Amino acid sequence: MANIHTPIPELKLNDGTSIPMLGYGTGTAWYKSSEGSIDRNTVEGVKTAIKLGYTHLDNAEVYNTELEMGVAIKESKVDRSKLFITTKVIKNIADIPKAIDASLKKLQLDYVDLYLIHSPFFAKTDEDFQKAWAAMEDVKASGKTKSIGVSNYLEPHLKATLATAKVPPSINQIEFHPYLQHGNLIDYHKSQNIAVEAYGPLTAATKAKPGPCDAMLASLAKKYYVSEGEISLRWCIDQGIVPITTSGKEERLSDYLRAMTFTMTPKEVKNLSEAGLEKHFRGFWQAKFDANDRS
Ligand SMILES: NC(=O)C1=CN([C@@H]2O[C@H](COP(=O)(O)OP(=O)(O)OC[C@H]3O[C@@H](n4cnc5c(N)ncnc54)[C@H](O)[C@@H]3O)[C@@H](O)[C@H]2O)C=CC1
Ligand SMILES: O=CCc1c[nH]c2ccccc12
Repeated sequence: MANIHTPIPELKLNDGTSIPMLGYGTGTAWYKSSEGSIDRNTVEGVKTAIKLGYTHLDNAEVYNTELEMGVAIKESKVDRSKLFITTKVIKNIADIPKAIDASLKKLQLDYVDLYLIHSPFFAKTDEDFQKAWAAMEDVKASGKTKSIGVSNYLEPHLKATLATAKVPPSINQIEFHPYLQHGNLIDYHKSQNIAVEAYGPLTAATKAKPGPCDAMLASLAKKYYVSEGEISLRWCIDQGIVPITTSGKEERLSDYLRAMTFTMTPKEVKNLSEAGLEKHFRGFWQAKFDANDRS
């Protein structure tokens, strides 16, 4: 198991705040289909992550795990200022001020570090993006979130938002792994100084196997004495992209932290990227992206 004191590097955002470059999510392994009563397994999962040294916790109103995260934070007795908490809005996108208040209440927090619009599929027009974004700017001005951003946005959605934004999005959280590199989208983020978070970062090493990255993932894992999962995380971090992972297994969560103990060479990052281009795999939101394809 990795050393719990291995520091997690931070990435500076365009609003002057910083985000830890590895996040722990409660949307997949821990997702609940309805709010219901508090799931102690989820509480213990989040507490384990905090105990191991994860300070960046990712949530969303639709995961129905905000109550559990709130309890876990309280029971962990960790200093709030040491944590970086994200949540997202989509179900209550029509009333963002009410949505953030509901999330903060469940999380038992006065503020989150990052508040995201969970997906672009609520919007029919550019004005819809702009209206929602103005409400996000108001949430930031109220102090209920330090930073604001979006998730699953493609270039047209970002352009519509930026056209009237007073505060640009700090981050776009997208599915990102060697089999989903999004063409020029990452370069567009760089040009606009918008950071990228990667969900599903382990996909090439887990659910998209077999694939053209298999041999390279195996040989890099051997070279760095880590698992293919940690290579997948490092491949993101070495490109300045913040991976959000998860697991219900303490050992796996501990092992992921080994991704902080080495760096891949630029050539290794490039080779893995090139191998990944030989396959396309999207694990989330496929039907929505298909239905909203304007190309
Ligand atoms: N904004 C969005 O639309 C989305 C955000 N997310 C966020 O990202 C977080 C992480 O997303 P994931 O796709 O779960 O990330 P991930 O790609 O890191 O996968 C983690 C999963 O892989 C499993 N795993 C790890 N090693 C494995 C192995 N050797 N063999 C088989 N399975 C293995 C883990 O147990 C865990 O369930 C979510 O919890 C959520 O917070 C996730 C999906 C969509
Ligand atoms: O965030 C993306 C994946 C996810 C997990 N649970 C839900 C519920 C509703 C929308 C998206 C998701």
